[in-house]
Amino acid sequence: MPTIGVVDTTFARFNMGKAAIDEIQQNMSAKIIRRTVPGVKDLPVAAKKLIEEEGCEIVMALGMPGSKEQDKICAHEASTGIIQAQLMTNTHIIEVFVHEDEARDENELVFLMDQRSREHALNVVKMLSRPEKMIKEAGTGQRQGFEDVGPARM
Ligand SMILES: Cc1nc2c(=O)[nH]c(=O)nc-2n(C[C@H](O)[C@H](O)[C@H](O)CO)c1C
Repeated sequence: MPTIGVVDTTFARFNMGKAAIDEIQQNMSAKIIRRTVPGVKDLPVAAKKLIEEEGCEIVMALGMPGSKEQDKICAHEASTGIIQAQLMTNTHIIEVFVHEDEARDENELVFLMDQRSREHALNVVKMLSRPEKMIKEAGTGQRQGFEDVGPARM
């Protein structure tokens, strides 16, 4: 049984970790270790610790960058840290960010945060247990949250 790490934030306006865990549990048997940190910049080290200290084979890092300029800078720094943690540990950390201003209103924000968390959880399930399914989806214009855009046509 694989061990999956899930780390989310208190800054986010929706319980992304709960949605991701619910989706994983509906689709595979796994040991799930969850952590919650204040904000996105705290995700990289939390994910690295889940890999190195708890033996997680893959980690989901979920967060919500706010709509202000300093939030966007913060999100970029967090992303860079997450990539660095992946390279340091040779392990996938699936970044699941929903930018607050992607949504038109609070209803859409909740929908998007739930849906993106769940769809990336399904990606994690596929990456761990059915990598051939990911290969089948190569180039198909998948999007997590909003509708898939589909493949480009000539
Ligand atoms: C400006 C800012 N913006 C965000 C954000 O948009 N989303 C988020 O999750 N966290 C933000 N934070 C908090 C930092 O990520 C971090 O939690 C603190 O700097 C403490 O390390 C900060 C400081």
